[in-house]
Amino acid sequence: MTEEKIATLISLYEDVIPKSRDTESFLLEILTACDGSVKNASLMLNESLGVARKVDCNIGKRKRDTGNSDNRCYKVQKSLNQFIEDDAKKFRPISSDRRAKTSNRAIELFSKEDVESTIGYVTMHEKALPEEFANSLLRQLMDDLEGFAPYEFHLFGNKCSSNHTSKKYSSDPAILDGRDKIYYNNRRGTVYEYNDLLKATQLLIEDIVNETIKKFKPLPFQISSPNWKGDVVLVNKYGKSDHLMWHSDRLTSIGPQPIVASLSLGCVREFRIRRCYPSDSQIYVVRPPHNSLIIMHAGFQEEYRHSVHQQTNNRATNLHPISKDVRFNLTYRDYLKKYINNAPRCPKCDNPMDLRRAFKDPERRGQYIWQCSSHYSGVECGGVRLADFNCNSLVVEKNAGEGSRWLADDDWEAKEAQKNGTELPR
Ligand SMILES: O=C(O)CCC(=O)C(=O)O
Ligand SMILES: [Fe+2]
Repeated sequence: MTEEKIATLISLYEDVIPKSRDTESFLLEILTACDGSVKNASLMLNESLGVARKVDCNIGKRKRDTGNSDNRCYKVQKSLNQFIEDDAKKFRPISSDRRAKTSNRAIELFSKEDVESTIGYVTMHEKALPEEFANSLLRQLMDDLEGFAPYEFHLFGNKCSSNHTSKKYSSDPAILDGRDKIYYNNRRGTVYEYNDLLKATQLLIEDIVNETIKKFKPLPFQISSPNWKGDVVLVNKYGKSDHLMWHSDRLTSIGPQPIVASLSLGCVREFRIRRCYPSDSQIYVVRPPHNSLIIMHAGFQEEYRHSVHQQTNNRATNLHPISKDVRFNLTYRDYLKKYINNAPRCPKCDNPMDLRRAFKDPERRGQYIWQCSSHYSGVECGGVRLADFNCNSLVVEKNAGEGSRWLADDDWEAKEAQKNGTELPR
């Protein structure tokens, strides 16, 4: 049945999703995120790819949208606020529930104010670095050809690789010499040492982040100012046909409610954001300009997913004077010793475990869990443990309470569903 559903999606999107060994696992992930509904998976793909394909309710039969509209054109709704100069007259979100879907199209957010008032747990900082400094960093990255590699992982037993390349740098001696092992999807890549420019960038980014987080009330598990460090950076390099699938950053080594600072350099690409739930949540588009910083604050990885959208046109106007059609993104994360060194191993198969927060079922939403990472290598053992961040072992010991949980302030659905259940910690 699943194979048939995937075949339906493949045939429906064969001209927009290039067929590769990753296509099936990519579609399987989308299908799983949509609880097996081909119709919802297709709606999600339409939104992501900017097309309007219709799937027949009878699996296997497919029907293309044959209206007059161009099937492949981008369907991005522009935020009305871009046309309104007077701040007082700009539209404010009507509902405090940011989950509410207001358009079937992806909605583009143009200004810092639009981004920050529409998306939770995000701030945007334009001209983040001194201009010449940012340009030098971009030039240096363009010249750095060593060590950028596609990122490989296993999804449901299939080997997949992203089509963009990336390279990890750090200034932490223990990470560099391998005493502190940082994993991403059960895999440790080479970590390169920060050069002078990257070291200086670390300090500038740390200042912006620590100054910004001072202004917000910290969430229960987050790092507070001035302690956030940017001593590990993942540099992502996107050529014109590269993209990055929907995901939330793994919490395993950066802990719950992490702060991730994401610096864009070079060509402007679409950064897309949507709530993790429901599966057809509203998609928003942000186009971070060269030298802008998006801070994904505590709570963002738990509540939202993000992606770098596939670019289908390459207008000359979008080329950057230094990097042409190439975009770099530097994502700074604070890898925490507590999680690097104490993350539990699977009680069933002894593999490392991955930290996640349950969100699908409103009755269980908020609970942090450790899940065996063996499925990335194609073997599923199903090992799970409840997380407890107050315990050295980071897991709930036998009969020792409920573990660590967190719900978003505006998550009325889960609050209602859990009214008669366990008390959440403050
Ligand atoms: O390139 C971007 O803007 C996002 C990169 C990202 O999401 C990641 O490295 O996890
Ligand atoms: Fe990410």
